[in-house]
Amino acid sequence: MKWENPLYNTLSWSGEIDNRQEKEKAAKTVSKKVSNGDIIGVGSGSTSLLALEAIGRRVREEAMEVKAIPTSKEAALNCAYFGVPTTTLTDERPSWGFDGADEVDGERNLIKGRGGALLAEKLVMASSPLTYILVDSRKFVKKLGEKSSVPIEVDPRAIHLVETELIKSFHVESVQLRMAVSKDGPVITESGNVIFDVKFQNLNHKMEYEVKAIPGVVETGLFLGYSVEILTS
Ligand SMILES: O=C[C@H](O)[C@H](O)[C@H](O)COP(=O)(O)O
Repeated sequence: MKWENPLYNTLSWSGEIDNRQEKEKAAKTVSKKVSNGDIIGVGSGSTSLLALEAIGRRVREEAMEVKAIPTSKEAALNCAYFGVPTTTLTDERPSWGFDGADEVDGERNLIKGRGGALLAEKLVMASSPLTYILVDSRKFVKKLGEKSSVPIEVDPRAIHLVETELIKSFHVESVQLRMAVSKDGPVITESGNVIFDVKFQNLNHKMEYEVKAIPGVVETGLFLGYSVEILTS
């Protein structure tokens, strides 16, 4: 039976995808990992979109039974668009997952959260025995924080408290409240929080715990020590 897409024109990624060819190769590789019956954690962002497209194609062509646990409304919409049924982390645990990243170091530690989905992405990754991280060559760094700021998700009531503590207790180059592009005011995450993009002078792993100890910090974009395998082109 021909699969009919009920969501024409609603694909959530509207912009150009940079380094598309490299991302497509990693996406194709991860699509081959899918087996019948899998429950797959689905990351957010452009690389995850390409991976989901490749997985959706296999699922439809081979009539596979898989379910996805999306990490954002963006990912959920894309699952619907590509015809991959979804479930939730409350109902089921992932067999494995895939996601993109903003930076990857030599020990497979990551910075994530450019797209604001860091909280759900970390919950799904921490619940999954293995996550494939799909990255193009520009994402590799010698030391985390080399290129990217670290996104920190914060309860909006703690906005002044957290900003003050970050400046007082850490060597920071900049602390910027992430502003919305097509809406006035700050980005509000899917959990109703705001995001600070923080450029640390000398990022180290202890900061994950030190930053999270500030009341009002919900999550950070440092993904350290998770069970991940890096897939690149
Ligand atoms: O919140 C966004 C996510 O952490 C993305 O997975 C990350 O920013 C990578 O995105 P992209 O695959 O578009 O480079």
